[in-house]
Amino acid sequence: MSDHPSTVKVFVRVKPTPNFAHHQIKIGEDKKTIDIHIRKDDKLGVVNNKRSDWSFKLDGLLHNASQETVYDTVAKPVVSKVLDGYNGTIMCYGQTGAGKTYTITGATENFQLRGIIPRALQQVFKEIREKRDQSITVQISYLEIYNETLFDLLSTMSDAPTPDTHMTIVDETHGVFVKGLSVHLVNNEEQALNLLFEGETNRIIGSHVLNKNSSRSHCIFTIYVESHSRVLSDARYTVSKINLVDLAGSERLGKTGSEGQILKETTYINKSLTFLEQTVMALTDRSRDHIPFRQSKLTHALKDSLGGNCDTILIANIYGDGPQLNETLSTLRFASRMKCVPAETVVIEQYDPMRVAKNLKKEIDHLKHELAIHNTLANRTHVSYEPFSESQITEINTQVRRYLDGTVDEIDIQNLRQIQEIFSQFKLIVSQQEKEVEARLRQKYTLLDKTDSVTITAAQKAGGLDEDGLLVGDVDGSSFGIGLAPMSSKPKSSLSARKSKTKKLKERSSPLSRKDGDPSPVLGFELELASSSKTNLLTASAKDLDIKEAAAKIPETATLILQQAEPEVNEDVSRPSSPPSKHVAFEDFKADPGSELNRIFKENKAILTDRKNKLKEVTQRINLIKKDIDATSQSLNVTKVEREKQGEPMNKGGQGIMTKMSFMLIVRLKD
Ligand SMILES: Nc1ncnc2c1ncn2[C@@H]1O[C@H](COP(=O)(O)OP(=O)(O)OP(=O)(O)O)[C@@H](O)[C@H]1O
Repeated sequence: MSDHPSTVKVFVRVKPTPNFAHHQIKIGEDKKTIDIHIRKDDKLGVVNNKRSDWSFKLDGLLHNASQETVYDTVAKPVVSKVLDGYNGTIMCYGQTGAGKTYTITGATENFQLRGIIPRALQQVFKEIREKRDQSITVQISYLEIYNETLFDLLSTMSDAPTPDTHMTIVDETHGVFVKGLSVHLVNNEEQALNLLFEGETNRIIGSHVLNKNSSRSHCIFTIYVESHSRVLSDARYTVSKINLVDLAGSERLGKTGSEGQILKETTYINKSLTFLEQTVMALTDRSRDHIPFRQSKLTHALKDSLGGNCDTILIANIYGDGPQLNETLSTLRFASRMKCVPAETVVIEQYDPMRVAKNLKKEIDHLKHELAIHNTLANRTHVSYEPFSESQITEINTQVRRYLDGTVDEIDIQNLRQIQEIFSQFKLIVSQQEKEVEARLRQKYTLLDKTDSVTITAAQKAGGLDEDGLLVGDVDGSSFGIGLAPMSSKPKSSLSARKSKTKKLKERSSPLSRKDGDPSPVLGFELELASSSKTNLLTASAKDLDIKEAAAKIPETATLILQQAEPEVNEDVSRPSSPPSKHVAFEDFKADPGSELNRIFKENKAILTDRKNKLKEVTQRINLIKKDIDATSQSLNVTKVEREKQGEPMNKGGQGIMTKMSFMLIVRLKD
């Protein structure tokens, strides 16, 4: 195998011929180099007519090699690795008739001449029999790409989906798969070979000048392997595949004399092989972000088989005959490019969820036993770790309520599950209390939507709310002066005002902040309820609010702000009857929330006016200069015409002399 395990491996197989071109094709003694020499007078239409010698270094040269030797050298190690969870691809590339199908599938008439696919199937099932500790399943699919259309060569099998199922190539995290392509489970070599023969008979064959039975399509025979350990506690398993690819001939159009349907086929083949070549070029350039796999069906289908996490092997099939040298050279060029494509394989292990669950259950049982022993030793035999029943949950809820109202000082902790249940009962009680408080407040007050600026502005204008959006007024017209509920009257844990709000609360409730002469205080407050999606303003509609009680019930997430009343209060304050007009609303907006925007807008307007004035000045100046230039040019022209009339003065050397006037005008023009 290759000394460079990190790239695609490339082998060259030479088709045996009695007319081997010894003078033009030299195979190195190391069986890893091949030199091509084309004499300039060969007239083969070689692309670069300046060059006549080429040397290619490969991973191996198979000259006069038997089918068995080819398989053992090229395919055996890759097939073996597939059974260990690695992906593999063996691909035959070359001119029509050079031996691609012979190499991949082999000759059907003679068992000794069978190719890589039947031998691979034989090896797979032989190794499965040997791997007694693994439970391995094998599946097979056979895809054909003909004129950029996908065909399922096994669609005629009874277990295949309907033959006209539309197929598409789909990209997935771990590679590509062909949606709609039938995949068949096989239990032994015979079943697998039957699928191969079924696919072969379905292959599209086209007649051709160079090879009467030349296959005109790309074919991908895939063996999928899924391997699970027979040890049930081992949840890991591997899924891998090997693609055995028989590409269509890479010959040129002109040489094969194709026409009609064959011409169309050849055009498609050439196109897809050109795209394959472009993709290979892109893959060799490690700095490339984008590889154009989707250019053709072939490159898209081979996306996860061209290097990357795949043991990719290219077999370049060539003729040994002199007249085919031009195509041979082209095949070898492609092969040497392919050799630069990086390929770094790793096994992608997956986990069987059923086995993982089983293992975890076993582990839990084991730990439960351990815990039971531990509790017995610690004299805690009554402790249970099972999920709580309804009655046990009700009992915990009662305990928490008792703890909250002070009937018990502490709750006896038993285990983690019980602690979690205590917390969830705390949460439940708090949310119930929040709802109760909200319901009670809703009974007594009308809620204003805090985001409804129009209504709030109207309420503010009417004097019902101050600029911070707090209610300042008694809806009944008669003040209710209950003052501020002392903080000590609320349980600390149940009321936690946010810093800013608390500050506001202090300022507003302080007797020092009340102006002399203010009427008796009325109540206004803002309540933010954590449970409601919008923050609401509560406006008082009754004067008999027991604020202490309400405050005591307000959960931590709620904020209560009490405020002294402003003097001007009227009955309609809390419920503005209709929103203000657009103009009034806009003026209000400019006066308060939009004042900063208004200021910036005015400043920008002043800057713009200033710039416009400057622009005007500059434009005027430019116009004056332009006029001056025009006048100077005109004078210069007049001077020139006069000089021409009078005859141009010359110096002794016969060169023209410029007049002082002209000189002055030119200097001015330059200025
Ligand atoms: N190494 C070889 N030894 C003996 N016969 C060979 C060898 N290679 C190819 N042949 C014979 O050459 C003929 C053409 O080979 P094959 O069909 O494999 O070519 P191909 O490259 O697959 O052509 P196409 O591109 O048209 O599919 C076949 O009859 C095949 O048996």
